Amino acid sequence: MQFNRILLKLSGESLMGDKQYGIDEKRLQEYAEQIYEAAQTGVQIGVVIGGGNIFRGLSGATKGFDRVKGDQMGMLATVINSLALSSALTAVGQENRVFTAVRMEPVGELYSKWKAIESLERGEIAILAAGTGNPFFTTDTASALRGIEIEADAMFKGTRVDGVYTADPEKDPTATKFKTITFDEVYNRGLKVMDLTATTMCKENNLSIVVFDMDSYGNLKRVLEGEDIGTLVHV
Ligand SMILES: Nc1ncnc2c1ncn2[C@@H]1O[C@H](COP(=O)(O)OP(=O)(O)O)[C@@H](O)[C@H]1O
Ligand SMILES: O=c1ccn([C@@H]2O[C@H](COP(=O)(O)OP(=O)(O)O)[C@@H](O)[C@H]2O)c(=O)[nH]1
Repeated sequence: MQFNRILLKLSGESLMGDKQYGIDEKRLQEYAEQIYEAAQTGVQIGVVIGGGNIFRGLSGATKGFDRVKGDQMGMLATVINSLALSSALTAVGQENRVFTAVRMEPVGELYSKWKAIESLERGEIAILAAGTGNPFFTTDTASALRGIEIEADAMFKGTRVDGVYTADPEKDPTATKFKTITFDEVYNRGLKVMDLTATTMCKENNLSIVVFDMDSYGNLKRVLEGEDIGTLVHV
């Protein structure tokens, strides 16, 4: 598969590295370098980053936070991570721009499909912050939505597992990895690698997903070069 434009989803939780909370500078730097190296090959990259290293609406709700306010806090957490990534990309010499799903200039420009595509075509990394702008969604769903909008060839889900397994590999050591799997099989087997809203959006709009381990340095470029290291989820 040839990739000209991708939507890269980075997990907020992975950004913690070995820390218990917040941003690990080393991990952030590694992400920025990997994105820079991948962009050097000419591929256009839109990035959605999660916020789980700072705040998740659902876990806030279990502690008594109003769910909508908690989700808004989660979306702001993705903005914090996006600004951190923007700063790290600039430091390695990679042009980039932050777009936000809700208006908050001068922190970032209000997102629109056309402005984001214009930015990508200029060779910038377009960082798409604040999720979908709506509560009750996740950044996986935001990635599916933005990936479809910017007409990406695929969504790259960079995570801490190296693909889709027959069961959660963090809980079941006998689980085995798929090289490829269809969306229907993901449903039928009840696999929880992404939430169902995100999976359904990708399926209905024919956006394939590559699930791969982003925390091993160089993997982003390897996947782009066609190395078979993750799992391809397709229609
Ligand atoms: N069948 C499966 N294959 C791979 N990972 C799975 C599966 N079921 C559950 N998981 C879990 O899904 C998670 C995917 O990571 P990620 O989306 O980055 O997590 P989060 O968005 O919750 O931070 C991992 O924690 C992994 O253990
Ligand atoms: O469109 C969105 C995207 C995210 N969020 C909130 O932002 C938090 C952080 O995102 P996520 O949990 O997806 O981050 P990750 O798991 O990748 O760290 C979520 O828990 C939600 O509370 C939201 O309300 N709407």
